[in-house]
Amino acid sequence: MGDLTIPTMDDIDIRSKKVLLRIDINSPVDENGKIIDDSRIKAHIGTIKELVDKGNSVVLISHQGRPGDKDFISLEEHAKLISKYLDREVVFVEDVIGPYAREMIKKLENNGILLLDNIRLISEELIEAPPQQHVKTFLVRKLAPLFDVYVNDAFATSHRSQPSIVGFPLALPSAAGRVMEREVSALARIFNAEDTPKIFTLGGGKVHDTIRIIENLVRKRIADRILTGGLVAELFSVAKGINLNPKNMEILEKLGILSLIPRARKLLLSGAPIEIPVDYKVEINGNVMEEPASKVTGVIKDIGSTTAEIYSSFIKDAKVVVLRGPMGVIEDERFKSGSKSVLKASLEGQGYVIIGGGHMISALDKDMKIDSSKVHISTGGGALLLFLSGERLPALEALSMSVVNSSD
Ligand SMILES: Nc1ncnc2c1ncn2[C@@H]1O[C@H](COP(=O)(O)OP(=O)(O)OP(=O)(O)O)[C@@H](O)[C@H]1O
Ligand SMILES: O=C(O)[C@H](O)COP(=O)(O)O
Repeated sequence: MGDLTIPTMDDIDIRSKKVLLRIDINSPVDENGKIIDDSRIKAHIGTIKELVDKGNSVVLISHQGRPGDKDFISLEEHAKLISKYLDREVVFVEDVIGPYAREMIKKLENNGILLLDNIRLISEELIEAPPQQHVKTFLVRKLAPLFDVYVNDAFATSHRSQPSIVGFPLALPSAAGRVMEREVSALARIFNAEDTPKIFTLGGGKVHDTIRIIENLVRKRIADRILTGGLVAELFSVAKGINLNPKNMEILEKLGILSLIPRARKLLLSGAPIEIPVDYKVEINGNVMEEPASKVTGVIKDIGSTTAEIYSSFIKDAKVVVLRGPMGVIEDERFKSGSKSVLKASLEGQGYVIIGGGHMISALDKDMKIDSSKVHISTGGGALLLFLSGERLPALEALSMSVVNSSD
């Protein structure tokens, strides 16, 4: 896989084997725990199908949420959806490493598929530690001896150094699955020095994460231009000395964003290529208005139309465009236009486009024409950003340590 030296499913003897397949089907759920977006589930169907078609028996593992969170639920509904999209039986096992799960794995015949329950039911899975430590966990020691091969297809979890991600590659012949392979090779492209200018369009609400990414992008001179939207834009506007009025300042303060002002100022003063909106779409007493950034009186909900036009013209000239985090509060149709404009400009431009994060992807209209040869829609959120900012992903490091073809 390029110069990353990660074994793929083509580099490993993977016929008629018992395969442990790590996927990321961590999905958004509603207040009743029902899955509301199954795109991560659909993404893995190709890898599962390929493994089953090659006569392997496949045991799937994934996490869903984190203990204590509302979305920390069992994988029963996920099993039904995988079965529906594969059009074959997927047996859900209400256990992870106990005697019942191990018995089911031992009994599994060729072409059979099991989905074990939420891997984060095992507390070890929440611990971040190096592969050498995780290979000694109960989780890895109980499961690894039951398998011939480990395949990691969970790109969206590749920024976590957890046992199911980094432990197994040291215990079993291992390879990246097709989703992982596709993500890494597409994303590795943007580090190609020849592909300039590179434009990062960064919005949304995870401002603490995003400023860290921006610091990396600037320090490593990866981004030629950073177009800000969402709460990220508000932070940089305030850092530049623009008065966004007390209502918006109060929101930023409540979210702990104002504490980031010194870091944002340092970036701006260093000459970082960070663009901020010249106008905003705001809400005033339930009405939508456009206001210049220097004279905002309402609550900021989206970038304004002049900003969308300027951003779009930059985007159209780019060789690589990365979009992550919406330009506005896209849950409300009235504040979707900024995100739609930058998406449209990206898809119409000549450059290679990478779109990540659940919200930006959900802003894609069905009628927007997507040329798959130049558009990559990533399954990753945090993992995507970390990869793009040049940080090493523990999953890839661990896979590169595994012994290719040691099953021969
Ligand atoms: N101006 C704004 N004020 C308040 N919230 C905003 C604003 N602009 C965007 N948001 C909110 O940001 C949220 C999305 O941000 P987030 O950083 O989670 O993006 P994402 O692409 O979904 O990332 P991931 O998939 O990694 O979670 C949305 O709920 C949206 O309403
Ligand atoms: O959604 C994600 O980013 C991955 O599934 C990882 O989940 P986590 O942030 O709970 O570790």
